[in-house]
Amino acid sequence: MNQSIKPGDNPDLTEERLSGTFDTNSMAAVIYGSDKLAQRRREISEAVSRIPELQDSKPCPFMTREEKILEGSRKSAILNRLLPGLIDLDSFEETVFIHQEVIGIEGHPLALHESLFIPPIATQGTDEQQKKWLGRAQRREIIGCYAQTELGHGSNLRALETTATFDISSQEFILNSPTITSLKWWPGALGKSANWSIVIANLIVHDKNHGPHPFMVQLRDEKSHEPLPGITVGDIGPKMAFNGADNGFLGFENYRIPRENMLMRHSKVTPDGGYIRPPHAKIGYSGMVRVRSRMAAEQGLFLAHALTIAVRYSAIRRQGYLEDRSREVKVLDYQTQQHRLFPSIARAYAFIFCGFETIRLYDQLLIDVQNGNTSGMADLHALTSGLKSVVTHQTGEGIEQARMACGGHGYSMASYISEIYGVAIGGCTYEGENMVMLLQLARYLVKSIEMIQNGKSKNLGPMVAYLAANESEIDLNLGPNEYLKVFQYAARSQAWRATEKFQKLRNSGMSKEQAWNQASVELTRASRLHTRLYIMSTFINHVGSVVDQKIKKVLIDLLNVHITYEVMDIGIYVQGLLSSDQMDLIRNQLYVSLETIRPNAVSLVDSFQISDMQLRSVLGRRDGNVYENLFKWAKSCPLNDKDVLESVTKYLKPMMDKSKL
Ligand SMILES: CCCCCCCC/C=C\CCCCCCCCCCC/C=C/C(=O)SCCNC(=O)CCNC(=O)[C@H](O)C(C)(C)COP(=O)(O)OP(=O)(O)OC[C@H]1O[C@@H](n2cnc3c(N)ncnc32)[C@H](O)[C@@H]1OP(=O)(O)O
Ligand SMILES: Cc1cc2nc3c(=O)[nH]c(=O)nc-3n(C[C@H](O)[C@H](O)[C@H](O)COP(=O)(O)OP(=O)(O)OC[C@H]3O[C@@H](n4cnc5c(N)ncnc54)[C@H](O)[C@@H]3O)c2cc1C
Repeated sequence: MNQSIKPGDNPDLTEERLSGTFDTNSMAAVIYGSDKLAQRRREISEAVSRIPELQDSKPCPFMTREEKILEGSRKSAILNRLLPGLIDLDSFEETVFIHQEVIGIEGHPLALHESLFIPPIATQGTDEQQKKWLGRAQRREIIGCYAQTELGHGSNLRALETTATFDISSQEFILNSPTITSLKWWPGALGKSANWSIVIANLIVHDKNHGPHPFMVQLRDEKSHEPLPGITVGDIGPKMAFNGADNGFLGFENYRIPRENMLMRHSKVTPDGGYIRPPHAKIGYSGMVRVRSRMAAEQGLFLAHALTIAVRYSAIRRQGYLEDRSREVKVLDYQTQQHRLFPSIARAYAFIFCGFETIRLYDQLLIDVQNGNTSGMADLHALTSGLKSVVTHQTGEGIEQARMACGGHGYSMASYISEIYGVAIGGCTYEGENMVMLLQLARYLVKSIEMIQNGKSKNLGPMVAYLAANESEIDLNLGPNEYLKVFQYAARSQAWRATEKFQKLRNSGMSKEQAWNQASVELTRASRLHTRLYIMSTFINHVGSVVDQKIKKVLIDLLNVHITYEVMDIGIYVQGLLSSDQMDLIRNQLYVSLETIRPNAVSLVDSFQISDMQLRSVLGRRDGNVYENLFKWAKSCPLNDKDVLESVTKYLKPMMDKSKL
């Protein structure tokens, strides 16, 4: 049964919920990977709803940027006091969840503290360094951020300019920002809130540059919060979204930190100026891989937010007629609306399933690396590079479709979809700009094909083994695995096409870099198809592992939406494989699958179990009582505090009066 049904709800939504064929709590357990986590999310939402001081002081769209930062800080401080009684402090998921519930998605002063500041200390700091800083950070006696990107360079880490020069005589590193372009730029919470930072700077010992390394750097006085001498720091100004966060700039002028402040679990600088290399050249990049490994789940949830709003609203919005001219139809009954929304529901589920998988893979890699085995790093880097790029892009597309699916009201901030969009598409840029990351995956694909060309196919990892296969005929009556083969065909032919283009250009005498650049559009296409194949196969495997038969049935229906939509979407890449009759068959299967999933649409989004507080959307309210609340929301807009504004008395009225003369 749908657990969201309550008396007083909009009857159209109740009707939808009654038509659902499965238990939404059971589905939530599948979405969040365990009944325990799903249950904890509900309990935390419930507990938060009973604490008046944690409620929004007013709707976020009515707040200025300063008010958002103040509100985020106020709630962070209260949460810090209340957290021990509300969540399991060792659970990262519960910590992220409660902050999002209470503060929302627009960012807050501690957003990066948990995800980008503490993890590098925990994974790249020595035991002594962890003893010194980890407890303080966890107790929030200090607030941290992660300062890597510079005004002049973000994607190309080799060109970072900030230096940390070892001074043997004082046993200190001297930090400098030698140029305007070397100012750190963008780090979240740096602008006004953080007093410590992980700073990525070029390590220079005996005039030799060993490249970017992480340093633990105090930025502000712990008593006065004033910037320390030698530090220039401030906020970079308003952004497209995330305006509850104070992204900042940072410059150093001969700023000294002790030798012990370089994070030295992997690379080391000895007191006499010796440099000990890390076990893998890119181990310092592992904090980024960690964040990327979580992005599929985070983005899937952003998409889930937008879809919860759009699907619920589409069930109460009546517009136009089908057969019955006596009553307008729910817009959710239009095939175009279903085609706009249902494939995105399937993607949101698929992204979350993939996200749990990459989080698990990262956790395993972390254990391996701590035991000295770095062999899995390249695979996970390639996978998460592609996944963050495809998922963020498709999430952005899905959220924008959800907005348009809400018509005019979707454009109002009362829907909150534009804010979700702004926040989510930040992910196309942060943690590695999407094109740049697709090209990282492409390197891996090209190398894999070169292995096949060199007769070493058996050395290929399981994720790229399909590149060596030779599929030329498909029987489409067999279900998901046949669709997977279609996708493998598309990904494989594009990967070979792109590689051969690159090789041909090389063979024509072009430099490696130029040939790569001229093949790069084809290479990024190969990366996208490879990643979409991974998403599809993870979705199929995940559904296959579900035990509850009612849940499995609806997930198979959702999977059918996914596989038929995805194959139609890549039609151009499978022209050599599928006949036009087969394409027509798939198209029809897609339309049938939209109808099949229709009665469960509301229950599928209800299963994300995103509370009204977290959703912050008038259109997406659980009870579906949208119109009266839209009117209330508009009346509460600060512009309506007075009937006659100064803009009128000062300018418009005199203008009109003058025109009358
Ligand atoms: C349990 C689930 C619940 C989760 C959900 C919770 C629910 C709550 C939901 C929502 C929560 C909401 C929370 C949202 C919060 C959002 C907060 C937003 C915060 C945003 C924070 C942003 C931070 C940042 O952006 S930090 C800065 C990031 N910067 C970058 O990413 C820079 C990108 N550039 C690079 O990484 C590198 O420059 C590069 C990789 C592109 C190139 O590096 P380079 O050294 O030049 O290397 P290259 O020559 O290209 O390659 C050489 C070889 O090295 C290999 N390689 C590269 N990197 C790695 C690596 N990391 N690991 C392994 N190997 C690597 C590369 O492949 C080459 O190999 P080859 O063999 O030679 O080909
Ligand atoms: C919301 C948000 C939060 C952020 N938070 C942080 C933070 O906490 N800490 C931090 O350190 N940074 C942070 N950043 C910065 C972020 O990591 C960088 O903006 C990102 O890595 C992209 O780098 P860039 O801005 O230099 O883009 P650029 O590299 O300048 O990209 C511009 C264009 O050039 C293209 N391009 C660049 N290189 C190549 C290439 N080799 N081949 C092909 N095309 C290329 C890109 O595809 C893009 O189209 C944040 C950014 C945002 C938007």
